[in-house]
Amino acid sequence: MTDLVSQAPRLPRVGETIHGHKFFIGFGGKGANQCVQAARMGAKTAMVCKVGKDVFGDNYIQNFKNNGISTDYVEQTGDAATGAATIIVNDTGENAIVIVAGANMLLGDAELLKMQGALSHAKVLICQLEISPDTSLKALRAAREHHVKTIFNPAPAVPDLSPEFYKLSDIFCCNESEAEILLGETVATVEDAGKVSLKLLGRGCGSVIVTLGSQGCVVLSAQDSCPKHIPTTKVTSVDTTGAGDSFIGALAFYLAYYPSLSLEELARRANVVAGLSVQKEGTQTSYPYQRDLPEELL
Ligand SMILES: Nc1ncnc2c1ncn2[C@@H]1O[C@H](COP(=O)(O)OP(=O)(O)OP(=O)(O)O)[C@@H](O)[C@H]1O
Repeated sequence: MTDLVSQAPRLPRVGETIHGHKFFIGFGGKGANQCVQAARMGAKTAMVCKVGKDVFGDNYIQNFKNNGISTDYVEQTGDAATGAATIIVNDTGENAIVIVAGANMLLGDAELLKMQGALSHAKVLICQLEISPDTSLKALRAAREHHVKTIFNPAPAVPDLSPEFYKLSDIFCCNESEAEILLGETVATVEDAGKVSLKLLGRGCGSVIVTLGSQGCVVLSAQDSCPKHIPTTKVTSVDTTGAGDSFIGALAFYLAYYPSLSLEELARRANVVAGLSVQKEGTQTSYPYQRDLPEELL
Protein backbone atom coordinates (compact mmCIF):
# COMPACT_ATOMS: atom_id res chain seq x y z
CA MET A 1 0.00 0.00 0.00
CA THR A 2 1.24 3.45 -0.87
CA ASP A 3 0.10 6.21 1.51
CA LEU A 4 -0.78 9.53 -0.15
CA VAL A 5 -1.00 11.97 2.74
CA SER A 6 -2.31 15.56 2.57
CA GLN A 7 -2.25 17.78 5.65
CA ALA A 8 -4.83 20.57 5.65
CA PRO A 9 -6.31 22.97 8.24
CA ARG A 10 -9.56 20.97 8.15
CA LEU A 11 -11.19 18.11 6.25
CA PRO A 12 -13.02 19.29 3.07
CA ARG A 13 -16.82 19.17 2.90
CA VAL A 14 -18.62 17.28 0.10
CA GLY A 15 -17.90 18.95 -3.25
CA GLU A 16 -15.39 21.39 -1.73
CA THR A 17 -11.75 21.98 -2.73
CA ILE A 18 -9.42 23.42 -0.10
CA HIS A 19 -5.70 24.22 0.12
CA GLY A 20 -3.54 21.94 2.21
CA HIS A 21 -0.08 22.82 3.55
CA LYS A 22 1.87 19.58 3.19
CA PHE A 23 1.81 16.47 0.99
CA PHE A 24 3.94 13.36 1.17
CA ILE A 25 3.99 9.83 -0.19
CA GLY A 26 4.87 7.04 2.23
CA PHE A 27 5.42 3.32 1.97
CA GLY A 28 2.82 1.46 4.02
CA GLY A 29 0.75 -1.71 4.16
CA LYS A 30 0.94 -3.97 7.19
CA GLY A 31 2.74 -6.89 5.57
CA ALA A 32 5.32 -4.65 3.92
CA ASN A 33 5.91 -2.69 7.13
CA GLN A 34 6.42 -5.88 9.12
CA CYS A 35 8.79 -7.25 6.48
CA VAL A 36 10.82 -4.02 6.42
CA GLN A 37 11.19 -4.04 10.22
CA ALA A 38 12.33 -7.69 10.24
CA ALA A 39 14.82 -6.97 7.44
CA ARG A 40 16.24 -3.95 9.26
CA MET A 41 16.86 -6.15 12.30
CA GLY A 42 19.03 -8.32 10.06
CA ALA A 43 16.56 -11.04 9.01
CA LYS A 44 16.78 -12.65 5.57
CA THR A 45 13.33 -11.81 4.21
CA ALA A 46 11.14 -12.26 1.13
CA MET A 47 7.94 -10.35 0.49
CA VAL A 48 5.07 -12.18 -1.23
CA CYS A 49 2.69 -9.61 -2.71
CA LYS A 50 1.21 -8.08 -5.84
CA VAL A 51 1.54 -4.47 -6.97
CA GLY A 52 0.35 -2.69 -10.12
CA LYS A 53 2.35 -2.04 -13.27
CA ASP A 54 2.50 1.62 -12.35
CA VAL A 55 4.90 4.12 -10.80
CA PHE A 56 3.79 3.26 -7.24
CA GLY A 57 4.45 -0.42 -7.89
CA ASP A 58 7.88 0.32 -9.40
CA ASN A 59 8.79 2.54 -6.45
CA TYR A 60 7.63 -0.02 -3.93
CA ILE A 61 9.74 -2.76 -5.49
CA GLN A 62 12.74 -0.42 -5.29
CA ASN A 63 11.89 0.25 -1.62
CA PHE A 64 11.96 -3.49 -0.88
CA LYS A 65 15.34 -3.75 -2.61
CA ASN A 66 16.67 -0.76 -0.68
CA ASN A 67 15.78 -2.61 2.53
CA GLY A 68 17.53 -5.80 1.39
CA ILE A 69 14.23 -7.72 0.94
CA SER A 70 13.98 -10.38 -1.78
CA THR A 71 11.48 -9.34 -4.47
CA ASP A 72 11.48 -12.75 -6.20
CA TYR A 73 7.84 -13.18 -5.13
CA VAL A 74 6.63 -9.63 -5.79
CA GLU A 75 4.43 -9.71 -8.89
CA GLN A 76 3.29 -6.74 -10.98
CA THR A 77 -0.14 -6.83 -12.63
CA GLY A 78 -1.66 -4.68 -15.35
CA ASP A 79 -5.17 -5.60 -14.13
CA ALA A 80 -5.29 -3.32 -11.07
CA ALA A 81 -3.42 -0.39 -9.57
CA THR A 82 -0.97 -0.68 -6.66
CA GLY A 83 -2.88 -0.53 -3.37
CA ALA A 84 -3.22 3.05 -2.19
CA ALA A 85 -4.46 4.86 0.91
CA THR A 86 -5.53 8.46 0.33
CA ILE A 87 -5.28 10.15 3.71
CA ILE A 88 -6.31 13.68 4.70
CA VAL A 89 -5.17 14.86 8.14
CA ASN A 90 -6.45 18.07 9.74
CA ASP A 91 -4.58 20.33 12.15
CA THR A 92 -6.05 18.58 15.18
CA GLY A 93 -4.83 15.20 13.93
CA GLU A 94 -8.23 13.86 12.79
CA ASN A 95 -8.23 12.09 9.46
CA ALA A 96 -10.38 10.81 6.60
CA ILE A 97 -9.00 7.83 4.68
CA VAL A 98 -9.96 5.94 1.52
CA ILE A 99 -8.15 2.65 0.99
CA VAL A 100 -8.18 0.96 -2.41
CA ALA A 101 -6.64 -2.51 -2.06
CA GLY A 102 -6.24 -2.83 -5.85
CA ALA A 103 -3.54 -5.34 -6.87
CA ASN A 104 -3.37 -6.76 -3.30
CA MET A 105 -6.68 -8.56 -3.86
CA LEU A 106 -5.31 -10.30 -6.98
CA LEU A 107 -2.66 -12.17 -5.02
CA GLY A 108 -3.77 -15.79 -5.21
CA ASP A 109 -3.00 -19.43 -5.95
CA ALA A 110 -0.43 -18.83 -8.72
CA GLU A 111 1.75 -16.68 -6.45
CA LEU A 112 1.36 -19.09 -3.53
CA LEU A 113 2.50 -21.94 -5.73
CA LYS A 114 5.55 -19.97 -6.84
CA MET A 115 6.67 -19.25 -3.27
CA GLN A 116 6.40 -22.84 -1.97
CA GLY A 117 10.13 -23.46 -2.48
CA ALA A 118 11.09 -20.41 -0.43
CA LEU A 119 8.50 -21.23 2.22
CA SER A 120 9.91 -24.71 2.70
CA HIS A 121 13.24 -23.12 3.74
CA ALA A 122 11.72 -20.37 5.89
CA LYS A 123 11.66 -20.22 9.68
CA VAL A 124 8.66 -17.88 10.04
CA LEU A 125 5.69 -16.77 7.91
CA ILE A 126 3.71 -13.62 8.83
CA CYS A 127 0.21 -13.10 7.39
CA GLN A 128 -2.37 -10.32 7.75
CA LEU A 129 -5.78 -9.51 6.26
CA GLU A 130 -4.90 -6.81 3.72
CA ILE A 131 -5.11 -9.42 0.94
CA SER A 132 -7.90 -11.91 0.25
CA PRO A 133 -8.47 -13.86 3.53
CA ASP A 134 -8.59 -17.05 1.48
CA THR A 135 -5.04 -16.43 0.22
CA SER A 136 -3.79 -15.78 3.77
CA LEU A 137 -5.45 -19.01 4.97
CA LYS A 138 -3.84 -21.03 2.18
CA ALA A 139 -0.43 -19.54 2.97
CA LEU A 140 -0.83 -20.41 6.67
CA ARG A 141 -1.88 -23.98 5.77
CA ALA A 142 1.18 -24.32 3.54
CA ALA A 143 3.43 -23.05 6.36
CA ARG A 144 2.04 -25.75 8.68
CA GLU A 145 2.76 -28.43 6.06
CA HIS A 146 6.38 -27.22 5.89
CA HIS A 147 6.68 -26.93 9.72
CA VAL A 148 7.26 -23.19 9.40
CA LYS A 149 6.26 -21.11 12.46
CA THR A 150 3.34 -18.76 11.83
CA ILE A 151 2.55 -15.29 13.12
CA PHE A 152 -0.94 -14.13 12.21
CA ASN A 153 -1.96 -10.50 12.59
CA PRO A 154 -5.76 -10.25 12.13
CA ALA A 155 -5.67 -6.72 10.74
CA PRO A 156 -7.84 -5.11 9.60
CA ALA A 157 -10.03 -7.16 11.95
CA VAL A 158 -13.40 -8.64 10.99
CA PRO A 159 -15.97 -9.97 13.50
CA ASP A 160 -16.57 -13.20 11.58
CA LEU A 161 -12.95 -14.34 11.14
CA SER A 162 -12.76 -17.96 9.92
CA PRO A 163 -12.07 -20.25 12.93
CA GLU A 164 -9.22 -21.87 10.98
CA PHE A 165 -7.07 -18.73 11.36
CA TYR A 166 -6.80 -19.31 15.12
CA LYS A 167 -5.82 -22.95 14.74
CA LEU A 168 -3.16 -22.08 12.15
CA SER A 169 -1.52 -19.39 14.32
CA ASP A 170 1.55 -20.28 16.38
CA ILE A 171 1.42 -16.66 17.53
CA PHE A 172 -1.84 -14.73 17.12
CA CYS A 173 -0.91 -11.07 17.56
CA CYS A 174 -3.43 -8.23 17.61
CA ASN A 175 -3.96 -4.85 19.24
CA GLU A 176 -6.75 -3.85 21.63
CA SER A 177 -9.22 -2.64 19.00
CA GLU A 178 -8.72 -5.74 16.87
CA ALA A 179 -9.38 -7.94 19.92
CA GLU A 180 -12.55 -5.91 20.58
CA ILE A 181 -13.82 -6.52 17.02
CA LEU A 182 -12.97 -10.23 17.11
CA LEU A 183 -14.67 -10.85 20.45
CA GLY A 184 -17.27 -8.07 20.61
CA GLU A 185 -16.11 -6.84 24.01
CA THR A 186 -14.32 -3.77 25.34
CA VAL A 187 -10.57 -3.92 25.97
CA ALA A 188 -9.62 -0.90 28.07
CA THR A 189 -7.23 -2.29 30.69
CA VAL A 190 -4.40 -4.78 31.08
CA GLU A 191 -6.88 -7.01 32.92
CA ASP A 192 -9.33 -6.85 29.97
CA ALA A 193 -6.46 -7.76 27.62
CA GLY A 194 -5.71 -10.81 29.79
CA LYS A 195 -9.34 -11.91 29.61
CA VAL A 196 -9.65 -11.52 25.83
CA SER A 197 -6.29 -13.17 25.18
CA LEU A 198 -7.50 -16.21 27.12
CA LYS A 199 -10.64 -16.33 24.95
CA LEU A 200 -8.56 -16.01 21.76
CA LEU A 201 -6.28 -18.81 22.99
CA GLY A 202 -9.37 -20.93 23.54
CA ARG A 203 -10.11 -20.68 19.83
CA GLY A 204 -7.05 -22.80 19.11
CA CYS A 205 -3.97 -20.51 18.83
CA GLY A 206 -0.55 -21.74 19.99
CA SER A 207 -0.03 -18.44 21.80
CA VAL A 208 -1.60 -14.97 21.87
CA ILE A 209 -0.14 -11.47 22.17
CA VAL A 210 -2.40 -8.44 22.63
CA THR A 211 -0.46 -5.19 22.21
CA LEU A 212 -1.43 -2.24 24.41
CA GLY A 213 0.44 0.80 23.06
CA SER A 214 2.46 2.51 25.81
CA GLN A 215 1.49 -0.25 28.22
CA GLY A 216 3.39 -2.90 26.25
CA CYS A 217 1.50 -6.14 25.75
CA VAL A 218 -0.10 -9.19 27.33
CA VAL A 219 1.05 -12.69 26.36
CA LEU A 220 -0.03 -16.24 27.06
CA SER A 221 0.38 -19.64 25.45
CA ALA A 222 -1.21 -23.06 25.36
CA GLN A 223 1.64 -24.30 27.63
CA ASP A 224 1.22 -21.46 30.13
CA SER A 225 -2.27 -20.03 29.87
CA CYS A 226 -1.91 -17.54 32.71
CA PRO A 227 -1.88 -14.06 31.01
CA LYS A 228 1.35 -12.12 31.65
CA HIS A 229 1.68 -8.37 31.30
CA ILE A 230 4.95 -7.37 29.61
CA PRO A 231 5.31 -3.63 30.29
CA THR A 232 7.52 -1.45 28.13
CA THR A 233 9.91 1.32 29.09
CA LYS A 234 8.54 4.85 29.08
CA VAL A 235 9.63 6.83 26.02
CA THR A 236 8.79 10.23 24.53
CA SER A 237 6.43 9.29 21.74
CA VAL A 238 6.46 11.45 18.59
CA ASP A 239 4.35 9.34 16.19
CA THR A 240 2.96 5.90 16.97
CA THR A 241 1.83 5.13 13.39
CA GLY A 242 3.02 1.67 12.40
CA ALA A 243 4.21 0.73 15.92
CA GLY A 244 2.18 -2.47 15.80
CA ASP A 245 3.90 -3.52 12.56
CA SER A 246 7.32 -2.70 13.99
CA PHE A 247 6.46 -4.94 16.98
CA ILE A 248 5.42 -7.84 14.71
CA GLY A 249 8.43 -7.50 12.39
CA ALA A 250 10.76 -7.56 15.39
CA LEU A 251 8.87 -10.50 16.90
CA ALA A 252 9.34 -12.48 13.66
CA PHE A 253 13.07 -11.68 13.65
CA TYR A 254 13.53 -12.94 17.22
CA LEU A 255 11.38 -16.02 16.61
CA ALA A 256 13.48 -16.95 13.56
CA TYR A 257 16.97 -16.16 14.90
CA TYR A 258 16.55 -16.77 18.66
CA PRO A 259 14.09 -19.70 18.71
CA SER A 260 14.94 -20.68 22.28
CA LEU A 261 13.70 -17.38 23.77
CA SER A 262 10.55 -17.61 25.88
CA LEU A 263 7.37 -15.92 24.65
CA GLU A 264 7.78 -13.31 27.40
CA GLU A 265 11.32 -12.48 26.29
CA LEU A 266 10.29 -12.32 22.61
CA ALA A 267 7.57 -9.84 23.56
CA ARG A 268 9.88 -7.83 25.82
CA ARG A 269 12.40 -7.38 23.01
CA ALA A 270 9.69 -6.56 20.43
CA ASN A 271 8.36 -3.94 22.89
CA VAL A 272 11.77 -2.25 22.96
CA VAL A 273 12.08 -2.22 19.14
CA ALA A 274 8.55 -0.83 18.67
CA GLY A 275 9.30 1.68 21.43
CA LEU A 276 12.19 2.99 19.35
CA SER A 277 9.88 3.37 16.32
CA VAL A 278 7.44 5.67 18.17
CA GLN A 279 10.23 8.14 18.88
CA LYS A 280 10.51 9.10 15.19
CA GLU A 281 8.02 10.41 12.63
CA GLY A 282 6.42 8.30 9.93
CA THR A 283 5.91 4.59 9.49
CA GLN A 284 8.83 2.77 7.81
CA THR A 285 10.94 5.92 8.19
CA SER A 286 10.76 5.44 11.97
CA TYR A 287 11.81 1.78 12.04
CA PRO A 288 15.18 1.10 13.70
CA TYR A 289 18.05 -0.82 12.11
CA GLN A 290 20.12 -3.43 13.94
CA ARG A 291 22.79 -0.76 14.58
CA ASP A 292 20.22 1.37 16.48
CA LEU A 293 19.44 -1.36 19.02
CA PRO A 294 20.96 -1.66 22.48
CA GLU A 295 23.49 -4.50 22.64
CA GLU A 296 21.44 -6.54 25.09
CA LEU A 297 18.78 -7.00 22.37
CA LEU A 298 21.05 -8.98 20.02
N1 LIG B 1 3.63 5.40 23.39
C1 LIG B 1 4.37 4.27 23.34
N2 LIG B 1 5.44 4.13 24.12
C2 LIG B 1 6.22 3.01 24.10
N3 LIG B 1 5.94 1.96 23.30
C3 LIG B 1 4.87 2.04 22.50
C4 LIG B 1 4.02 3.19 22.47
N4 LIG B 1 3.04 2.97 21.56
C5 LIG B 1 3.27 1.75 21.04
N5 LIG B 1 4.36 1.18 21.61
C6 LIG B 1 4.92 -0.15 21.31
O1 LIG B 1 4.35 -0.61 20.11
C7 LIG B 1 3.58 -1.80 20.33
C8 LIG B 1 2.37 -1.78 19.45
O2 LIG B 1 1.61 -0.63 19.76
P1 LIG B 1 0.01 -0.61 19.63
O3 LIG B 1 -0.59 -1.60 20.57
O4 LIG B 1 -0.40 0.80 19.73
O5 LIG B 1 -0.16 -1.19 18.16
P2 LIG B 1 -1.11 -0.69 16.99
O6 LIG B 1 -2.35 -0.08 17.61
O7 LIG B 1 -1.29 -1.85 16.09
O8 LIG B 1 -0.22 0.41 16.35
P3 LIG B 1 -0.48 1.20 15.00
O9 LIG B 1 -1.89 0.91 14.58
O10 LIG B 1 -0.23 2.62 15.40
O11 LIG B 1 0.54 0.65 14.09
C9 LIG B 1 3.27 -1.81 21.81
O12 LIG B 1 3.05 -3.12 22.27
C10 LIG B 1 4.54 -1.19 22.38
O13 LIG B 1 5.56 -2.15 22.43
